[in-house]
Amino acid sequence: MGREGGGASGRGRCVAGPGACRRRPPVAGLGGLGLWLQCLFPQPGMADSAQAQKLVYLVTGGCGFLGEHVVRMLLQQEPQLRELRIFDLHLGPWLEELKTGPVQVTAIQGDVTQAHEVAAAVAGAHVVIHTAGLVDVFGKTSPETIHEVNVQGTRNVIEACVQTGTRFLVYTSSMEVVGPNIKGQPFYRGNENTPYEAVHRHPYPCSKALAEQLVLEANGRKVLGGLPLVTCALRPTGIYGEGHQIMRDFYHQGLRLGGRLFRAIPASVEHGRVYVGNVAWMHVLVARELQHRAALMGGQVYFCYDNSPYKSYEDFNMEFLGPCGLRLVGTRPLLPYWLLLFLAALNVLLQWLLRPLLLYAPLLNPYTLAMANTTFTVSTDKARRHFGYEPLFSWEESRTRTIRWVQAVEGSAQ
Ligand SMILES: NC(=O)c1ccc[n+]([C@@H]2O[C@H](COP(=O)([O-])OP(=O)(O)OC[C@H]3O[C@@H](n4cnc5c(N)ncnc54)[C@H](O)[C@@H]3O)[C@@H](O)[C@H]2O)c1
Ligand SMILES: C[C@@H](CO)CCC[C@@H](C)[C@H]1CC[C@H]2[C@@H]3[C@H](O)C=C4C[C@@H](O)CC[C@]4(C)[C@H]3CC[C@]12C
Repeated sequence: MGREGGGASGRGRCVAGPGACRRRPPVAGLGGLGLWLQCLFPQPGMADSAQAQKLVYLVTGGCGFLGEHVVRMLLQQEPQLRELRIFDLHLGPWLEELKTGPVQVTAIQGDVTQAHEVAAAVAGAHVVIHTAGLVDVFGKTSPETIHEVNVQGTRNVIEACVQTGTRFLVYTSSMEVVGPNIKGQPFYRGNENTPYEAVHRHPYPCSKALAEQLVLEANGRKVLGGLPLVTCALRPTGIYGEGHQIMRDFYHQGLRLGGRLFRAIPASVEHGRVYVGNVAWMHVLVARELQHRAALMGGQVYFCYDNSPYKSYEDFNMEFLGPCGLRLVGTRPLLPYWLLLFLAALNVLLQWLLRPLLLYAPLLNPYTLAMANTTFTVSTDKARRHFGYEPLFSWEESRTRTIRWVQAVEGSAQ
């Protein structure tokens, strides 16, 4: 993991800014003369438009928090797209509105743990973006189910690519495959090569690490037809933005507490965060460039982050919740760490005792407390060097969009 594949390929393709690869509008207002002129003097985009709209993409987990942003970003930013398949256990009603556009949108209700369902969805796709997963650090799901969905589900996606001849696979991994580790060692502005003792015990990071390994090991396997599979993995830090359930939970908790949240984590602990739009953009870019830079990018991992400021988890959330009327009380944690740890352990006990009656899954448990209390931030230019990644949304824009969304959540809650 974290190995580099040599220098940049220098193929001179459009990799950089978002505007560079937007769909081009048709030449308007010239009628038949316009068409004739276009044939004689093709527009810069016309050479590609002969081959445009030829690719079939599949997004697993396309109705999740990140998946929806990936789906919308592909429709906006991928001119080569002919068909977009969205595979998810639960399909969202918003998919209907996408079906009226120029790209064929195919919604597939399915389960990644069912190999035959995955194979049917993958057959004929050129690129698979595998974001489906069970994200659970609160004990809502059993470790076995997390493993089944995240590890076996990923194995099924890989085998489906091999059996049906799909050559490009992008996997949404997580910063958690590296850390924070169980020893609470800080990872400060680290990159893909920074040495760190990645030791996992919790089922979620264990499953993500195993799945990532499967994806990277699959790079180079021969798919149906004899060509090699090209894979890579993106490791987002903590994602925020429109649709972020945990942000919604914090917001509602603050409202219940009379517009206040109480500081539990020292402000000095830095936690890496990335805007969902930029994570989606990186997926689109990596999927596109993987097809042209297989030798450089195949089998690689990339941390996925942007220019969001390095702050503690709570201070960062206040960037959005503050303008929505919440206040973070205290400049230091109001409860000592040992007491928080005690409460976290108590929550585990309560979860276990109440399990036969109800699902008790609070935000605070020993694992989330350890995560929130350990500095884990990344700083790397590997994605820029390998495939020209620059964040599409500035921090100001990401912040404004997220605040607007929280305000809309507030509006709909009233
Ligand atoms: N949220 C974060 O901060 C974060 C950070 C790093 C990585 N990730 C990774 O990004 C991916 C997406 O996470 P998210 O936050 O959008 O989660 P999410 O729960 O919102 O989305 C996951 C999607 O996968 C689908 N899914 C779950 N089990 C499935 C199954 N058996 N078959 C088919 N679909 C299934 C869900 O229905 C959901 O739509 C995950 O792989 C996660 O590990 C998330
Ligand atoms: C002690 C509480 C007092 O306010 C704060 C608890 C905060 C935790 C609920 C969150 C702190 C760090 C978060 C995780 C992190 O951002 C990265 C993640 C990786 C990703 O793959 C899935 C989500 C998550 C595990 C994320 C979950 C919530 C936190 C543990």
